Amino acid sequence: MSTVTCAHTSSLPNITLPARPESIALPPTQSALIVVDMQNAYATEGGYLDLAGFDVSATKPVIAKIHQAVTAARAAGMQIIWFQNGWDDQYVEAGDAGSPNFHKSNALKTMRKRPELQGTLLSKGGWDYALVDELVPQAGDIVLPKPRYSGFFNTPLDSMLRSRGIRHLVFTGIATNVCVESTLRDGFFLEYFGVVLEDATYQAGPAFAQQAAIFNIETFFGWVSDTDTFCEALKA
Ligand SMILES: NC(=O)N/C=C\C(=O)O
Repeated sequence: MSTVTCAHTSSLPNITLPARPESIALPPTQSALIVVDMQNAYATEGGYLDLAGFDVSATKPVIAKIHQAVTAARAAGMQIIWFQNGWDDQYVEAGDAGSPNFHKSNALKTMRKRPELQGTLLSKGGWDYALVDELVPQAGDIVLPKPRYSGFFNTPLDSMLRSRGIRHLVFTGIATNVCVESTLRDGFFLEYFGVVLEDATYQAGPAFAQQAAIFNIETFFGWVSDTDTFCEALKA
């Protein structure tokens, strides 16, 4: 089976990651592992998604897979980037009624429906905004706040990646069908090669949302692999 290799990285020390629809070359020094929004909001009962009516009861194995992927990527010298989704405690960054985000964000909608929650969901500095206890950034990692679903929008992500020569993005985190897919798609348009580790992601919504996101990524925007395969490939 063929392997996709970026023409500009073919001379670098490389690993080949078995993936769908085909294997893809990943030079560790030109790759980043991105952990999308592993905050209490998205992965812990009592957080935003749970309060808004989404099922987060199956996120513990996903947290364990992310921990495994981060440990292996760090050992291989890959840059680790942690996204944190949210806004200032006055929600100025969230946008007012002139922003679609004001109308579509289920966090903002939940707080309008339940005013006693106002100021708690996805608010910088709060428990909901914090990363889950099991996942702790280390020195050398990048922690990147983002105000919208895509990590490329109104953040320095693109320049941080470019200045480090990074062209390959390995995605983990929640939610596959929202912030993971949004960022991977934007990366595709900016000429980044995006791979998602399927079992280190989880959807917001029914299981078909995960299947559809994975189908889209595999078919149109990137590649799909899993955590054990990624770790094995890095060891090799
Ligand atoms: N991190 C995400 O994928 N977020 C999804 C929904 C939201 O933030 O409202």
